[in-house]
Amino acid sequence: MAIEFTKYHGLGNDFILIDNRSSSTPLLTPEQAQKLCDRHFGIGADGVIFALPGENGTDYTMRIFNSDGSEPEMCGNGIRCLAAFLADLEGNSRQSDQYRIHTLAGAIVPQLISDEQVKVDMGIPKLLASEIPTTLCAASEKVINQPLEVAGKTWEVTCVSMGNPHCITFVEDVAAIPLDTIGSQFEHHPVFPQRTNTEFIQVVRRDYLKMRVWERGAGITLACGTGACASLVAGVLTDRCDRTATVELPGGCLQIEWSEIDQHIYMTGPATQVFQGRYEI
Ligand SMILES: N[C@@H](CCC[C@H](N)C(=O)O)C(=O)O
Repeated sequence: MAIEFTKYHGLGNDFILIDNRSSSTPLLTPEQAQKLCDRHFGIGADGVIFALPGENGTDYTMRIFNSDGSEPEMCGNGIRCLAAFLADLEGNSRQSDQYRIHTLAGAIVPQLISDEQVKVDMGIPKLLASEIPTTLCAASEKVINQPLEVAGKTWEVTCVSMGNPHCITFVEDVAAIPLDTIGSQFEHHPVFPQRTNTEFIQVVRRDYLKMRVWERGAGITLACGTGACASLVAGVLTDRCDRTATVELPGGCLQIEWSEIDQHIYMTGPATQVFQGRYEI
């Protein structure tokens, strides 16, 4: 069997997009997606995204498999790529299209605001321990500046769910963090029953954060949209940053706003097509 795909990236967080509009079941299994993501034996990507028919009154549904085959609830960079993919599939100009997308984290609304930029209404962040989920504190409490033992050190972490779990640590210098050795220990820590994405943040100014990320199911990536949103929320909760800030990632910058009006998070950043192809499964 052969499958048509288009490769996109959002700040170097890269995805294989599949046109799945004719069926509500992903055209690939998690194991096949894992093979496609392999950077040596496959196409190479951080995840595979399927554009399926809408559910619950939405225009489309997004399903995504991480490069390890696990299925996350949401993906911020991925949903910008999906919006660009849908506009390209529909032959629309990228000036003003807006889609309501069903995800496992609820309805998310990306809007194409120019040829390159997509602004996404990411919804309201969840803050209670039971919603992350984590056992770091009581189920009905917020997880703010909690001590967590990892790799023989106590880290002060704040946890936020953007539909998917994030564990955020503020540090003096993100470049000094040995992400390749400690990232996986955070991800698999027993206090996170569904594993976690892990962000390290350096506050450059109240409106400018530097971030490095270890993603659940993908490891070190060049950018993470939900992670940037969760990190801004953690910065506001701990009074380290403003409600609007630039988040600089290894792959480039995202603009994040936590609206005081509707409490939704708005993320703006690029979505770029790389190439199209056909893959023999
Ligand atoms: N890169 C994504 C997040 C993808 C999902 C994540 N690995 C998880 O398992 O939660 C983003 O841009 O948000």
